[in-house]
Amino acid sequence: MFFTNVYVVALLFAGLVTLLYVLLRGKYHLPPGPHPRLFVGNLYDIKPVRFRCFWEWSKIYGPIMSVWFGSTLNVVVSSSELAKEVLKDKDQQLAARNRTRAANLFSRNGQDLIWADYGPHYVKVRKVCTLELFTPKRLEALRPLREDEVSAMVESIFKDCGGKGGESKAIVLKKYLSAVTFNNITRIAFGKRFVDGDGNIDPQGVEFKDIIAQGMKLGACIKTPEFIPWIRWMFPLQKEEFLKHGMRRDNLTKLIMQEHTIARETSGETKQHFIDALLSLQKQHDLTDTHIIGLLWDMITAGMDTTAISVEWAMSELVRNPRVQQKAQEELDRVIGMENVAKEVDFSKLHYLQCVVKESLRLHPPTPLMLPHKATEDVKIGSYDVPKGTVVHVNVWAVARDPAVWKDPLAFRPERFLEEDVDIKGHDYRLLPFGAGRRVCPGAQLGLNLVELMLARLLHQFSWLPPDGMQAEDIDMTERAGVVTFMAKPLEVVAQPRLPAHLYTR
Ligand code: HEM
Repeated sequence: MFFTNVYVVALLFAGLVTLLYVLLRGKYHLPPGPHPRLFVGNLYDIKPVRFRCFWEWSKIYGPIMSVWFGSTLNVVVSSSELAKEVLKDKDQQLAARNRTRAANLFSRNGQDLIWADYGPHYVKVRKVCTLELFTPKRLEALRPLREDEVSAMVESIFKDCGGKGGESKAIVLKKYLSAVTFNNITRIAFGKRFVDGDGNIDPQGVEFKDIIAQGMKLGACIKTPEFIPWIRWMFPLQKEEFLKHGMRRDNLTKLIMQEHTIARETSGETKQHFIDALLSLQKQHDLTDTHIIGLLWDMITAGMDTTAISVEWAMSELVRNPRVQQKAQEELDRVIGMENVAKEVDFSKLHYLQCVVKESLRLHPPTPLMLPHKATEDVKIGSYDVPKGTVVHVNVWAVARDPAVWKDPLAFRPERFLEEDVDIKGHDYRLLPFGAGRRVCPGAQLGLNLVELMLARLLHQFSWLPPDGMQAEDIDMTERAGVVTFMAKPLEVVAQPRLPAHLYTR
């Protein structure tokens, strides 16, 4: 009897979904796309590495496509003109977010920045980010901290690779990149270094890392039901788990907030870390504790893996392209010399290195589909209708490989940026690793500084080779599926120190 009822209900909904497709297709002139199946739309035709799959499909259906995630219409654009339309001309109508149930719980219905819909709350917290957190003055004040962390990374690679004239053991670079970005972001945002000089993590740090890991586990459990709302009742979220997780996050953050408040009151000095800035500006900007906690954790979510991944992909390209590696090193040797280490103040003279960063972010943007936007009203993109509620993706990975706008697009050739100066922070719609428009990454400059500094120090202080017995061209450049694109197989490399040994201590 139960199964008969379920069967009837399922059939009824199948009918409704079919009706929805038919009605939408009838009422609107939707972009073309693969034929949707009953219930699931195109969900099971999408390959795990989505941006590659959408790129393949764009060759069949064109630069604007409809893709049905269950009963949710998604529109994917893959050309620079259409990217401009989404992120500039129609930016305001397309600046909302599509929150899954998990994102809703994590962000307390969008009370942070990443998951906030476009509206008064978003405008308020975005203003705090622009005017208070990511200002050139604050970034400059936090510079010594970034340089210190990158020195710690170099020291630990030097020790592990066998030192100068050592045996040249291969190392897994991701381990060092994850550590440096974790320490950097926790220090910048929370004013905390949870790890001591020997790499031992304190109890607060253990709790912090556990909260991140648990958050990732909870976030990963969402699958098909997110896209087919009417089957969600069969897949309830473990709400208690989310609540417990939220509470742990709040408790730890409030404790750290308290520590900062006491230190500020005792010393009378406000530090430059984001947490101090937010606490001292809390009243002025009408921020609740929930807003502050949301903002601080957004920095971890958005700022940690993105920077580590950017450097890992860049280093893979540099090992595969010894000519580029050598040219970057020649520039570093000329500008910095062999008796100094690179600092951020040297950036303006490291033109080729800046091109290497751009070229790597062109071919390997860490978020190839950015973060999806959502239409808050009916809007036209190209000659097609995009109904209110549609989720819109810009395939920045595909745009950056489009032969219509890039010469020899698949080649790793940083020189292209010496020949033509292309903006990377959202003003040139051919190159959009940070997005563009209202929702452009607020941490773009900080991210660039971190990536450039890590690359400058890694390249100046070491030569990088594939492990013994492996050819450079055999490095596996496959991407792992996910919103943020890690290398499927973490890069293993041999690091050979190039400078005098005393330059490798923190
Ligand atoms: C190489 C490093 C980075 C890359 C490639 C990157 C890229 C992006 C992209 C593509 C978006 C989405 C834009 C959109 O929705 O249209 C974004 C959003 C965001 N990023 Fe970054 N990011 C990086 C580093 C950082 C850092 C270091 C921070 C802060 C510490 C940060 C904080 C944020 C925040 C808070 C958002 C949400 C903005 C919003 O929804 O309005 N990012 N980032």
